[in-house]
Amino acid sequence: MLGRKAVSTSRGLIFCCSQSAGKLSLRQLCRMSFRPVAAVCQVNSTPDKEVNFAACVRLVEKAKEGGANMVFLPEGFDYIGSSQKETLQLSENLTGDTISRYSDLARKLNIWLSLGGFHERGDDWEHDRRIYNTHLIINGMGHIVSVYRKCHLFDVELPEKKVSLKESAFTIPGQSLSPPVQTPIGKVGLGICYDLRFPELSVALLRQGAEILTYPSAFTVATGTAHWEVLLRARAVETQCFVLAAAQVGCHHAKRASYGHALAVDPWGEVLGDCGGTEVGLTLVEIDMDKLRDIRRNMPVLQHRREEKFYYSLD
Ligand SMILES: O=C(O)CNC(=O)[C@H](CS)NC(=O)CCC(=O)C(=O)O
Repeated sequence: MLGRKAVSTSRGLIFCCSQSAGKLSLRQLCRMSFRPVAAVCQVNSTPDKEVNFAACVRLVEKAKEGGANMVFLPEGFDYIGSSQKETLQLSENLTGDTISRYSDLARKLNIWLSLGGFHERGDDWEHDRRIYNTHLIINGMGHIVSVYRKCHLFDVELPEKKVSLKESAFTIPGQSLSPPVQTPIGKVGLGICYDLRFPELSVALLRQGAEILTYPSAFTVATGTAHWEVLLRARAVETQCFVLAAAQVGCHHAKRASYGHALAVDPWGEVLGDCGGTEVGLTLVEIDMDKLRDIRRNMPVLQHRREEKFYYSLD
């Protein structure tokens, strides 16, 4: 049953902590009970891991109450550090306390989790003090079933927008894609945040069978305002996949804020849910695979692709 704070809007079903209660129509409830449901979350992480964990647990519990089969948390769900030193200090291994607690949570609630942008200590941590930016999927039994390490690192200077981040200073780039993983809501392909800007990654995941692309993110306010929704919708339209993008929102500490607008997009490019630009919360969306199949059958762009022609003609 959906929680009391669910509000029905033109852009999906959103739970927002500050919004007033509303009612769902019988039609919405019926539709949701037959198709799998994804919960796309919006979080405001700080450097305090305990506070962040408690906030994420509340969202996952709300998602479960709302009938979700799988919950998506954003990049930096574990924490957003206030300095490079702090970011590194707080990092853990996949066998550490944070992921163990999320495994327990998934098992307890029998729910799948997408944990995007976990700060994972690298293989050579003792020597180089570097981390991966890791997206993992945990199944309803609490087992890690997929791990993807962010390939495209955000080394960007936009002086006029006051954006200056050099992710590669402390992060090791991932070297490969992870094959899309079968989940209760469909076949999920994994990306992270800045990866969203590289359509070849999404097409590669599509070729490997993805039906749902996921980009857990912590977009800057400046780049999010300009590019976030148009990029997510473009990835959905060109791959004919659902695109689910959990997001960070608001101020994390004195020096950093994120754009928000955790988004769910269908394979036609329509926005199904949008968490807005200010509140922590989640949007519940049903995943209608019949719609995906119809779109792909009627406009078979994957069969029409001619990449090989372009690459050869460049030689
Ligand atoms: O640093 C952490 O703790 C978590 N990681 C991030 O926040 C990453 C790397 S700095 N952020 C992005 O990739 C923003 C991309 C973006 O904003 C864009 O593509 O426009």
